[in-house]
Amino acid sequence: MKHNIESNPSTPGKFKMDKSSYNNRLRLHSYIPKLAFWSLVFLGLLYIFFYKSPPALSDLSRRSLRTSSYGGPNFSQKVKASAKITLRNGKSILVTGAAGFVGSHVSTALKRRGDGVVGLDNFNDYYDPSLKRARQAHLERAGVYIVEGDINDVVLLKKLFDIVPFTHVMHLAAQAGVRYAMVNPGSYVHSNIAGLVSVLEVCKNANPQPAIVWASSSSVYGLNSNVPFSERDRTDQPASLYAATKKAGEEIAHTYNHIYGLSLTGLRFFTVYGPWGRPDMAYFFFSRDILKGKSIPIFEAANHGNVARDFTYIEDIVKGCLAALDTSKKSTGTGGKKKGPAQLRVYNLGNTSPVPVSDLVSILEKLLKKKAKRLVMKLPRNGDVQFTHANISLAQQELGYKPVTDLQTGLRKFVQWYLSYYGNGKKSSQ
Ligand SMILES: O=C(O)[C@H]1O[C@H](OP(=O)(O)OP(=O)(O)OC[C@H]2O[C@@H](n3ccc(=O)[nH]c3=O)[C@H](O)[C@@H]2O)[C@H](O)[C@@H](O)[C@@H]1O
Repeated sequence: MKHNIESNPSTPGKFKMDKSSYNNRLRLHSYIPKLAFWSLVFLGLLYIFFYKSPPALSDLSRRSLRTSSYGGPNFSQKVKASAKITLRNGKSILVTGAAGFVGSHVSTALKRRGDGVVGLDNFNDYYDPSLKRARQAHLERAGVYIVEGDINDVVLLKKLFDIVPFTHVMHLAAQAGVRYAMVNPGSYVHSNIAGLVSVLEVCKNANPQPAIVWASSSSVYGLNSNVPFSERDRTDQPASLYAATKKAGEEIAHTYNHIYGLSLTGLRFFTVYGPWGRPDMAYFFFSRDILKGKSIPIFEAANHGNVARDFTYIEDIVKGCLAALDTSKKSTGTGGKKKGPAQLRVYNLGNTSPVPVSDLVSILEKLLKKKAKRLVMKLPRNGDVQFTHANISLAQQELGYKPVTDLQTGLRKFVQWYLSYYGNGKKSSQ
């Protein structure tokens, strides 16, 4: 094989200057447009790969890069105005996930009673972001500003603590939903584990350290069969990755309490529902599909056994959240160092009366005045557990928590909202 030694430098970085150099230059000129063309193709592919590809493990980290849009000349003023306390002995509270279902209700309630509230939300597209924008518009009218950014953005979190010395953090930002964990597992790790650690890192370094109340989940009980579920029961048998990340969150909370003296309260929510709810939840998309005349899959256990949930109304949950904030003690650390033991708590916030999913559908049929097309099927292996049932005596004793809304009443309020928001099925949720 003929080897052209002229085109190869004899030693790296050293070129022979001879008669072929002119030809080489000519060739180089003809290469430039080709080079430019292929570079553009390469950059185009990079763009498609990083911004347009389907969800993968790193999906939400990319989302966060795109959704952070804070700063600007009025940024600090807006944050400070939102954090203004009008109540004597009021708190200044950072609410993460403020454009979410529970976050928007809790933010409104806190602001209404005179606490200072700053929201944080990345407005991701797990479900229709226009619903999040509508909640944001409501909050803005109530005087709550939502900073647009991700909880993994530590620089942003520090900046917020520089502007406002928050006394409390209500950490509700999370990747929710049990079944979606099989579709996009990375988003659960990103928000529920990495995101929680980012929040706790910034809180531990803040001076003063805030007290933190955060959202755990009834799903941590997993395959536990003691009923009703008590905080003393085992939680080491999660049935979904979602549950596993919430359980991991509880262990991470223990660590930050132990090492840094952060005051931490985890709330295990039991299937929260109500107006302005989440479209990925069964009661919500069942309503939509009943109105559309579409069939709805109703899961049942082996031998036609019921699948049931301890559905808990949003207003009861909000009261529980506020009570958890009000009874939380101060963190004890400063400058990232623990000074003494700090409070570490976990509470069930449920309704204590599980309802089979088929009964939920019957209630919806009456309220929507339309028969559902029921498609009864075996509970798929998708992370769902057969039933949940909260023992709430600890929350009752220590938080004064007392749910008062039964499923019928709560769903009536939900359906009223749904019909006014989506206009009787004419405009519909996706
Ligand atoms: O309690 C909790 O901590 C959890 O409650 C809900 O999870 P889940 O109870 O599964 O709520 P839905 O997705 O609304 O499901 C409610 C019931 O309907 C059933 N279902 C769901 C979907 C479906 O197509 N058919 C069906 O029968 C489920 O198996 C479940 O029993 C939330 O989605 C979680 O984010 C939350 O953490």
